Parts: sequence; structure tokens; C-alpha cells
Amino acid sequence: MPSITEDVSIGNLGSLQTLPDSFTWKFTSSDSAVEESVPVIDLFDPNVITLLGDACKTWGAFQISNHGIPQKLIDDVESLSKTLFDMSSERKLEAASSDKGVSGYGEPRMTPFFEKKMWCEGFTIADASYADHFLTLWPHDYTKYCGIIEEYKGEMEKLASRLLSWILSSLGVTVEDIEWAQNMSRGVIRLNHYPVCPEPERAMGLGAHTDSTILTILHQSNMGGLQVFREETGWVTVEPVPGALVINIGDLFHILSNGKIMSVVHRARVNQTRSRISIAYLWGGPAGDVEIKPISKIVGPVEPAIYRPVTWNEYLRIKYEVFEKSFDAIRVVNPTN
Ligand SMILES: C=C1C[C@]23C[C@H]1CC[C@H]2[C@@]12CCC[C@@](C)(C(=O)O1)[C@H]2[C@@H]3C(=O)O
Ligand SMILES: O=C(O)CCC(=O)C(=O)O
Ligand SMILES: [Fe+2]
Repeated sequence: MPSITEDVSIGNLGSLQTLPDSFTWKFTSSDSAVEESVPVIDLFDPNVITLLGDACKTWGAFQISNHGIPQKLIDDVESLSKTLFDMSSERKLEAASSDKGVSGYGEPRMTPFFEKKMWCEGFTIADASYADHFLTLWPHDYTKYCGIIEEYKGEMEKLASRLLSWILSSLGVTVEDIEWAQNMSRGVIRLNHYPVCPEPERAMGLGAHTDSTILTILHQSNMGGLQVFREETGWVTVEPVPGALVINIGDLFHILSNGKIMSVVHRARVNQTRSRISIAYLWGGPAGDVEIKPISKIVGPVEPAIYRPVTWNEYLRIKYEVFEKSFDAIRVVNPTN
């Protein structure tokens, strides 16, 4: 078939009729998803601590219901995202981030670590400069949209802290055992959009990765696409449960727990007929230059710390130098205590 050269830009993937070679991934039989599902945990369950602890140890990912986040707020962030991604490529690029780790429109930060391009576009809300981009995108509705984002951040931060203290309890520690508990930072929001794709079985929305966070709270609308990887099982699709949010354990929690809980490898697949939006709240924990390290109550002569202390910013720097080898970069070579 003669190939027509199409104009490929991150902002117009949804209009492409063929999958460009730079977006064509190779898949093997081990890439097919198996019939399994991650736990759905009701936060009102009297056994919530045990349930969360088990889910963290066996999966590193689970869904939560009765989380207390108003549905209206989630819907508002979703429709804000839709308005944004519906704009023309030119307008979206006016809000492009200058650097992939900071606020603005663009490709995921991890893009350079993959051979092929990912079928997605997104907007990162990391620092106050997102408001300048919002002003460019929505000169009239700017205040309203910034308000929605600030409210969402506030709610997510509270939920993240509740989850942290419950998961710590399951490990036999409390938030008081971590020095920085009084000094939590607000997390980063990443709005993800996966446009319709002409050949979803050969494309990838977001390549396999772990989040660098303590934990990530993800709203995946009513469209599935998220898959998590478990060593003994393989790829498992996280089916959307109406009203539920997905929690992914990130690298910093693995470090805090001295390796007791794992950060979950996950990815996003795409769809031929329907585009998909997801909203990730990536929670990095302590603000500023506070160091994150294996919790002192967990480590001791019997179980020495296997990782050295790192700040969130330092960890991000390491991650985006060595990507999947970041744990090796901070591992203590001869743990003694
Ligand atoms: C604060 C963060 C955390 C980042 C980098 C930076 C801003 C955007 C986050 C994400 C969002 C999408 C997946 C990921 C893997 C990516 O490429 O960008 C995330 C990454 C990480 O968790 O490492
Ligand atoms: O879109 C999804 O379901 C996954 C998003 C994700 O992994 C991320 O933003 O870090
Ligand atoms: Fe992720």
C-alpha cells in the first residue's frame, strides 16, 4: 500500500489514519493481558489496614472505593482536560513546557528512554507556572480552572496522607516514625490523553514504568487501558470500577519500606474507537530538601538499610539519568549497621 506522508505532531495524533513507524512497537505473546484483577478496597472496611498492606505487598496497585473525593470535582478535572486536549495542536503548543519535568503541555518526561514514541499527549501541573499556561489556554475561564486544580490538589494531598498512614501501620510503623511527616509537599498532577489510534495492537500509550513517587492516585475515567505487571502473573488490566480510584505504589515507598513493598510496573494501552483521559496525582512526599530513607524503625542490626537517603528532587534527577536502574544507583553496597 502506498504510504501517504502524514504530518505527525504530538498535538494531532488523533487525526492520523495510519500508524507511523516511529510509533510502531514490537509486542510478544507475554504482552497479552491475563484474566486477573487487582484488589478493590473499600476504605470503610474495618480491615482496611490489613487489606491495604496485603495489596501493597502482592500487587503494588489496587483500587479504592469510598475514598471521599467528591465525584463533581473529579468530573470537573476530567472536563477541563477534555477542553484542553480538544484544542488545536497550535494552541496546545502555546502552552508547551520548557522542560519535561515542569508545568505545561508535552510528551511524558520518560520519552527519551524508549526507542519508539508513545501514543499520548499530556499536561503536567508541577509548580505555580501552570497558571501562566492556563491563562494562555483560557483567557476567560482561567480563574475557574485554576480553582478546580487547587481544590483537586488539596483533596488528593489529604487522601494521599491517609493512605500513607494506613500503609505504614500495616508495616508496624506510624507517620510519627518518619521525620518529615509534618512537612508534606503537594504532588504533581499529570493530565494524560490517549487519542484514538488506527492500530492500537501495535501502539503504546505509555510505556512500562514505575512512578518515582511515594504513591500515585489515578482516575482513569470509564475507559480501561491501564495495565499492571506482576512477576508471577504477567500483565493485568485494571478494569475501571465506577467511582473508584487506582493507587500505584511508587519508588519512594519502596525506599521508605527498605524494599518491603515494591513499586508497581505499569503501562497504558490505547483504543481504536474511543480516546481516553486519565488524571494522575503523583505524590512525592516531603517538601524541599528533606531526605527520604528507609524508616529507622524498620532497619536495624538484623535488617540494615539497603538504600541511602535521597531527596525527592535528587531522586528525580537520578531517575532521569538512569531510568530503570535508579534503585541500583542508590543501593548501599555493603549494608552494615
Ligand atoms: C514529578 C514528576 C514525576 C514524573 C516526572 C515528573 C513530572 C511528571 C511525572 C510523570 C507522569 C507520567 C509518567 C512519568 C513516568 C513521566 O514520564 O512523567 C511520571 C514521572 C515519574 O514518576 O518519574
Ligand atoms: O493513563 C494511565 O492509566 C496511566 C497513567 C500513568 O501511569 C502516569 O501518569 O504515571
Ligand atoms: Fe505511571
